[in-house]
Amino acid sequence: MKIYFAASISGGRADQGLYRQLIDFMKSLGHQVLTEHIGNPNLSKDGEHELSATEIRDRDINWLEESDIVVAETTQPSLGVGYELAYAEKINKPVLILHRNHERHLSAMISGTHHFDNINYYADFQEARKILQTELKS
Ligand SMILES: O=c1[nH]c(=O)n([C@H]2C[C@H](O)[C@@H](COP(=O)(O)O)O2)cc1CO
Repeated sequence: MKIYFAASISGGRADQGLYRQLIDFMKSLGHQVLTEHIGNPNLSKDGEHELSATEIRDRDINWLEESDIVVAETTQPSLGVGYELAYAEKINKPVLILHRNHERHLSAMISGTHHFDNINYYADFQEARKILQTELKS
């Protein structure tokens, strides 16, 4: 499957290592991750410098539209991820959400949206791995 992985950039990069592990794991399952740059350790919260904001937004929306599913890690609050999730809802794109237990409350605008009916609370990478393995089977 083509996966649009969404996770924080300007919202903070504390989980960058985890993003990379999740991306690598999804690739090891045979999927294509369109947004691999999100796991890049050299990408700071200032975002990508080579592209204008409009170029980033338009590229990402094209990727989101061509993807089979959006996988979002939502623990670090991010305006961009919120925007991407709302866009996915509008175009009826399947969404899988990963959110770490107890660390931060998930916004009601996400947990209260019917379209987001696949929200997975997890403790650590090993648990997230099992969720992805089960959920990304087809
Ligand atoms: O440089 C970027 N490149 C990029 O692809 N994004 C997209 C992908 C992420 O899923 C999301 C992160 O949003 P934010 O930067 O508001 O945390 O936005 C966001 C930025 C910076 O805002």
